[in-house]
Amino acid sequence: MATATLSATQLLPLSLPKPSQKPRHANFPFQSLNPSPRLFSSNGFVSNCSPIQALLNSTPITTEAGSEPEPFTLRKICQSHVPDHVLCRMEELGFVVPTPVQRQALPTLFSGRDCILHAQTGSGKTLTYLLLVFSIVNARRSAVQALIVVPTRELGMQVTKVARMLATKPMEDELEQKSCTVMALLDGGMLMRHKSWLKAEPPTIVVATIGSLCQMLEKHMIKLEAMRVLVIDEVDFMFSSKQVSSLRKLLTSYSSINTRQTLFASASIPQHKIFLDKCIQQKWTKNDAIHVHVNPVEPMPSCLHHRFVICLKNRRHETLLSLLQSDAPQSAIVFVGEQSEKSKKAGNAPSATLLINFLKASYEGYSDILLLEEDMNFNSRAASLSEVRQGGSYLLVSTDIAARGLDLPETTHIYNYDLPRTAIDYLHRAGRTGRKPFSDKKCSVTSIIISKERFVLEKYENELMFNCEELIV
Ligand SMILES: Nc1ncnc2c1ncn2[C@@H]1O[C@H](COP(=O)(O)OP(=O)(O)OP(=O)(O)O)[C@@H](O)[C@H]1O
Repeated sequence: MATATLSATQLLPLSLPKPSQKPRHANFPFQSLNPSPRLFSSNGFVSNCSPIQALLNSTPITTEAGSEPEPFTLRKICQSHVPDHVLCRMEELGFVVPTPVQRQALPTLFSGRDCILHAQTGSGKTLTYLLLVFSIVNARRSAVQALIVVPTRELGMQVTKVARMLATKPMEDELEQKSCTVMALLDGGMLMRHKSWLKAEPPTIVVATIGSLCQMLEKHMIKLEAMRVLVIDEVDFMFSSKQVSSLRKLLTSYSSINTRQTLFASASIPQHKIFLDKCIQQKWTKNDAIHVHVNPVEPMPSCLHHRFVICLKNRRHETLLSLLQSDAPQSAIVFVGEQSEKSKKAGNAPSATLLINFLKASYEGYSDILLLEEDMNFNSRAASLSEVRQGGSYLLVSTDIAARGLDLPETTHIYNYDLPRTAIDYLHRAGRTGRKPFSDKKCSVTSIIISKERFVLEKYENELMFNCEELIV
């Protein structure tokens, strides 16, 4: 079966640089010995000029002979596909220069091909698929035409917010023709209200978690026949979750629609060639589906500085405290492992709660330290996130629920209080920082480990091709 992979190296003339291999060394007190940061763009240029300038300078669009080349902008890529009012909103929101993934994927997506979008965390995949969605849907049709499936309520709220911001029209245009409506159909929501909405006037775009979506499909409140585009975000996570059978069912039902376009997105797609073949074989995508893989030799953003500290098992709290006191981060996330069923049954407090209590008692760097974990109810989870988004400075203690897709661009420091279970989990946790596409500001990811975990971290380093620097506390 013929499958295609489109990678940065095929698209652009220069080969990609290998990720910089930093020397391993001990360093105290927590300072980086890195040389001044340089920008590695996906086309292999190493630049010292401003990141946005570098992108505007590189590969301009050629115009008629003799005239000045025009800068390469998102508007240029999208203008004959995406409605002008969406492009204006996009620019008002500050999205002017395309990120490498937007630049590479959008022309292919606008040609109607199905796609597996595989690019680093924080690289702008959300805007990429939303621009595709806006290029396809028609606000005048009274039907759900686009479906975006996400793994968590939190990610769903975030995607809905960006979609609504892009859809908003100026008042005078709104009177002439209504804008696209976006429904968040997410676990923990009020399904009765959604039902009434769907009956009265179907939204153009639905952002859904799979559980809530299946309920609406079963009740025939949403019909796949009118659907023009389906996006599955964090696709590898969705396929490894408990809801995989519902997801397969959705994909199989959707495969019978003729006018469909399908997009799968993630920063990690293990065995992507096999996955692409499977998608074609199962008819989840059309035969000419393409794998757009941006920067395949560097799975994580180059602005991340990875560090680790070895400590005794019973000294994790104090080690984290020393790190926080030394780094004094403005905005940070501390990841803790989920509490085991055994520990829950034994009536133990979750380690996240114990850690928060410790930090509140001994660290004065933040007025409030926030918690986000699966066992909290949806309202408390929303309250934590909204506080984090409002405050200029935050310390969020979270389980892996915050590890996928969540966009808190001000986060500069990640701490793995517990080592993530897999290299892929490491990649997504680390990817909650370094989320400003055109900034080369260094952000750090620090893992607190006990000595026998060192080989696990080394395994992650090999798998994800990065170097971790040891800090001595
Ligand atoms: N063209 C652009 N110009 C400036 N900022 C951008 C652009 N595209 C996206 N961004 C910003 O980059 C950040 C990361 O984007 P996004 O959340 O889409 O990343 P992602 O690739 O989906 O990451 P993840 O794999 O972690 O979900 C967001 O804050 C977004 O607003």
